[in-house]
Amino acid sequence: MFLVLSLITCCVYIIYLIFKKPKNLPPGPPIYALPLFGHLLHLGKHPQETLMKWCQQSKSDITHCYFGQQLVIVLNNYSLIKEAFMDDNYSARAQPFIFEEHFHGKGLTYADGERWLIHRKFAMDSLKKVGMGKLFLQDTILDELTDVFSVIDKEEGEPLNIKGLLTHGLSNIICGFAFGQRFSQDDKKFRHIVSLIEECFTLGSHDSWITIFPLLRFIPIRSLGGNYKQFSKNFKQIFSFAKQLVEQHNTDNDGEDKDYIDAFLKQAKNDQLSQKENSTFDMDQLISSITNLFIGGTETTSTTLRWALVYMIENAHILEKVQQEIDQYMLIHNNNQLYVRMEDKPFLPYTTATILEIQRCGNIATLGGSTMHRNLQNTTLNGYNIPKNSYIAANFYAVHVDERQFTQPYQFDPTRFLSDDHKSVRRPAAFIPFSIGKKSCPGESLANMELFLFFTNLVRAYNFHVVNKNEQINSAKFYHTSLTRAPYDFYVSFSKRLY
Ligand code: HEM
Repeated sequence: MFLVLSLITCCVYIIYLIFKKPKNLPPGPPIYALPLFGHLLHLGKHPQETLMKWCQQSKSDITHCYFGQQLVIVLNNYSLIKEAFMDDNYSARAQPFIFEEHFHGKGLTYADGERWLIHRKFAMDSLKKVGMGKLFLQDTILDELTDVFSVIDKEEGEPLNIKGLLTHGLSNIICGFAFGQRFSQDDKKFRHIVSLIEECFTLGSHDSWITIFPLLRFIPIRSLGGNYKQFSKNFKQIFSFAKQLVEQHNTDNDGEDKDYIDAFLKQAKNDQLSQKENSTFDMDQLISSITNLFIGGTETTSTTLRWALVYMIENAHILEKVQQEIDQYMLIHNNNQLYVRMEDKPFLPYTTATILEIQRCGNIATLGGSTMHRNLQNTTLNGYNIPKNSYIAANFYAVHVDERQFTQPYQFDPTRFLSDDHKSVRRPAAFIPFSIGKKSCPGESLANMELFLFFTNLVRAYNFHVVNKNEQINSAKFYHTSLTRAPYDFYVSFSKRLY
C-alpha cells in the first residue's frame, strides 16, 4: 500500500513539474507544449523563422516557448534585445547539454560570472595588443588571401567548392596572430581539423534528442544518439589540437607577448608565483578559450563569404556595380597597389553597403550556437515576468527582416545602407549581426576586416558562376540552419578578370 501511494505521489509530482507554469509569462505560441518535448518538435528546419511567425501570430514581439523542459523567452525586435542585452542580469550564457558537456563552464563562450568577466577582458586586451582591430593585421589577412588565390588560380575554370578553402584561410588568420602558428593550404592535418569544425556547425543543434534526454547517449542505438556521437568525437579532436598548440608553444619568452597563448601562460605563471588563490588561469580554461576563439573565428566569416557569393550570383547587376566602383577607384588612386586595402574602404561606399546587406540577408547567427543568453535573477521585461535561468533568445533574423526597421526587407538592396547622396554608408542601430551589449561578438573588428579584404579582392580579381545555376543557388531556399544559417555546399568556377 505504502509503495503504491509513493508511486502515485511521485507521478503526481512529475506531472506537476511538467505542467507547472510560471505566472504572467510573455504570450506563448499558438501550439501547446508537449510534455517533455515542449515545442521542439514544432520548430521545423529553421527555428528562427518559425519563432518569428509565432510572435506575429500572437501579435507580440516577445513570446515564450519550451525547448524540452527549458523555458525560452524569444525577443523579436531590436529595442527588446537592446534592453535585455545591455542589462548585466542577462549576461549569463544558456548551457545546452551538448556544450555544457564539453566546456564545463570554462573558456570564453560558456563561462559565466566572474570567470567570464576576467577572461573576456583578458582575451580582448591581449588580442588587441597582437593586432585585433589594428590596421597592421591586414597584412596577415592579405598573405592568407594570396594563398587562397593561388589555389583558385590552379583550379581556374573548374567547379570548386570554396568552403574548405575559405575556412582554412580564415582559421589560419586567427591561428597565426592569436596562437602563434599558421598552416599551409597543403597541411593535411590542419585541413582535417578545419573540416571537423565545419562538420560541427552542421551537426550541432539545440533540438537533438540528446539535449532533451542526455541519458540517451549511453544507449548504443545510433538513431537515438543522433549526431551527438560524431559531434562529440569532433570536439575532442579540436580540443586536442588546441592542446597541441599550447604544448608546442615556446614558453621561454620573457619579452613582449607574441600572442594570446603567450600572454595567458605568463599570467598563469605570475598567479602561481604569487600563490594567488582561486586563479582561473589554468590549462582547461586556456584550451577552452582557444577552442572558442578558433571555432568562433572560423566558420562564421567563411559562411558569410559564401553567402556573399550566393547573393552576387543572384544579383549580377549589383556585382557589376561593385566591380565598377572598385575598378574606377583603384585605377585613379591606387593603380600600383596589388590589393584593395582597409585605407580604401571610405572611398568604396557601395561596396561596403553591399557587404552589410549580405550580412543582413545572410543572417548567419541562429539560436543554436553561442547566441542564447540566460538571466541570473527573476525579473520583468516589457511588463512580463522572466523567471531566473530562462534562456533568452535574440531572434536576429526577425530583427533583420523587420519592416519597421528595413523597408522591403526581403529584397537584396545595398542602397538601404547608403546616405541620401550615396556617398557614405549609414548603419541603422537595428543592424546587429554581431549582437549588442557586453556579450556581443568579441571578434567583430577582425571579422569586419576579413570580410572587407576577402570580398573586395575576390570580386576584383575574379568573375564566378555556377554550372547549374537553377539547381544550386537560391538564397530563399538553399540553406540549412544549425549552429549557423548557412548555404548548402555549392560549386562555382572562377575566371580571372582584367582590371
Ligand atoms: C561574420 C562573422 C561573425 C559573426 C556574424 C559573429 C556573431 C556572433 C554572435 C551573434 C555572437 C553572440 C553574441 C551574444 O551572445 O550576444 C558571437 C559570440 C562570439 N564570437 Fe562571434 N561572430 C563572428 C566572427 C567571430 C570571430 C572572427 C571571432 C574570433 C575572434 C568570434 C568569436 C566569438 C566568441 C568567442 C563569442 C562568445 C563571446 C562571449 O560569450 O563573451 N566571432 N559572435
